[in-house]
Amino acid sequence: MFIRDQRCADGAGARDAHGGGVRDGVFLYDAGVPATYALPQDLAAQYRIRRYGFHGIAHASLVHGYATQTGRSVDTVRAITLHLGNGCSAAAIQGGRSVDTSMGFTPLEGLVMGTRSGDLDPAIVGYLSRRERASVEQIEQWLNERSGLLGLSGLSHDVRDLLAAEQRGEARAGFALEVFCYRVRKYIGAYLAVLGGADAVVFGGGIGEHSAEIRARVCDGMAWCGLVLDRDLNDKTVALASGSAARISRDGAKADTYVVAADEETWIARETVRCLCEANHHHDTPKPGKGAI
Ligand SMILES: Nc1ncnc2c1ncn2[C@@H]1O[C@H](COP(=O)(O)OP(=O)(O)O)[C@@H](O)[C@H]1O
Ligand SMILES: CC(=O)OP(=O)(O)O
Ligand SMILES: [Mg+2]
Repeated sequence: MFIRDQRCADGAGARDAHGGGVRDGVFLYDAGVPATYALPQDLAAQYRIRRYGFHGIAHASLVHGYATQTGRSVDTVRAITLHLGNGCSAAAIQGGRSVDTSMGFTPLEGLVMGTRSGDLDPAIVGYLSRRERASVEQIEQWLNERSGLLGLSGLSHDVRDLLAAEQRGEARAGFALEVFCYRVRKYIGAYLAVLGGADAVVFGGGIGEHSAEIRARVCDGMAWCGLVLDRDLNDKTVALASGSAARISRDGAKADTYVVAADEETWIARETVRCLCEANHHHDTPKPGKGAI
């Protein structure tokens, strides 16, 4: 199964496991242990409830950007990719392919996002519904649209606003950013265990590309696993040209840290061409038994 890149607020899209959109073959996210929820398996099978993952194009672009920049072949990459935009997700990459990713049945699972909560105890949905006499749909809307950085800060979903508010002394802005960075660090730790160590952490998305401050906070205290940023390289890497990549880790650090400015448009165009070529090829290939003259 593929890490998909379609917007999906309520899981309806996730139930259509083969929904449209550009998918990339190197980015297989297989059904199996990491994709499985510990639900009654008859229900899971009936409703195709599993972890699907999203942001496939973004993560694939980060892997390819890192591989190209460092002269590796993609299938040797063992890394953790962090797509930090309005929606945020992490992926564990083994042999250039995603073996786990933080978004699940819907894009609500995982990291703290601009307005989405990310991981929480599912019992909160029923509890809030009873206490607020609100429908489940209503609670889902709160989790998708009123939570995350916006809900935590009560100010904004945008990291730029929150950094500025923190500077002005707004404690809740600083707290929101702390929760955000803590969750990212937690996933890095989890994926290090999944991968048995990683050669690189790769940042992307609006926050990952532009905010040296957030990158520094995420990597703070991670020297134990080889993540050490070069302060100057990190500070100056805030406006990469689309499609380019830069190292921000200290020379000799045990793990690479890179920023990649994903060129999603080119990626989509390339994949579209590849799909069309494949479709054409199948079209031209005589079917068994039909025989060409
Ligand atoms: N210079 C910046 N400093 C800090 N955060 C930034 C900066 N520029 C963009 N961002 C963050 O990136 C987010 C948008 O990320 P982006 O990947 O462009 O969004 P989307 O997921 O909608 O494609 C903004 O909401 C903001 O939090
Ligand atoms: C998958 C998804 O919907 O994410 P985003 O909010 O980044 O578009
Ligand atoms: Mg984007």
